[in-house]
Amino acid sequence: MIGRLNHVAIAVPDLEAATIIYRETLGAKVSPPQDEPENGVTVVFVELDNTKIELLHPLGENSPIEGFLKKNASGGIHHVCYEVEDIIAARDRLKSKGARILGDGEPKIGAHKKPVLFLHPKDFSGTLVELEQV
Ligand SMILES: C[C@H](C(=O)O)C(=O)SCCNC(=O)CCNC(=O)[C@H](O)C(C)(C)COP(=O)(O)OP(=O)(O)OC[C@H]1O[C@@H](n2cnc3c(N)ncnc32)[C@H](O)[C@@H]1OP(=O)(O)O
Ligand SMILES: [Co+2]
Repeated sequence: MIGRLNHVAIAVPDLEAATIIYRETLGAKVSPPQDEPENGVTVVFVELDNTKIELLHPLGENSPIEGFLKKNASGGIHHVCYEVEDIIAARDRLKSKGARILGDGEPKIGAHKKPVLFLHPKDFSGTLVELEQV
């Protein structure tokens, strides 16, 4: 069911510092920061040949990455995003297998303007999983 790895997201306490590490130290192509108020994050995209890295920083009240950064003060890998062809079919299959869909269970529009859903990390080997319909 899952297809390509769309991105790996890293929560960072200092977006500017993380941007410099990826642009200057690692020599990657890095975007300007983009605010995603609907998702409670500011995102910097790192473009790699075969996938993307997203550097995430909390935006606004009750950001979903606030708690994670409290527990991981230097930052850390926050989630992986897999592509699916049909997000509703994927959701219904996962629900029927007992996986917990986060939020209200309805897809939201993600940073790439495509529908996304998140799956509970406790149901996926301790890793928060995002699905994106491509
Ligand atoms: C825009 C963009 C895009 O790509 O389009 C995005 O991705 S936006 C990305 C940001 N959006 C999201 O993350 C939306 C979905 N996330 C959520 O609904 C929530 O963050 C959540 C339910 C995963 C976690 O909620 P919370 O912060 O209140 O955490 P809790 O403290 O209750 O966590 C419950 C247990 O899950 C663990 N836990 C929490 N977050 C993570 C994580 N990222 N990876 C692995 N484990 C995690 C905690 O350590 C804890 O384990 P223990 O009990 O053992 O200590
Ligand atoms: Co993401």
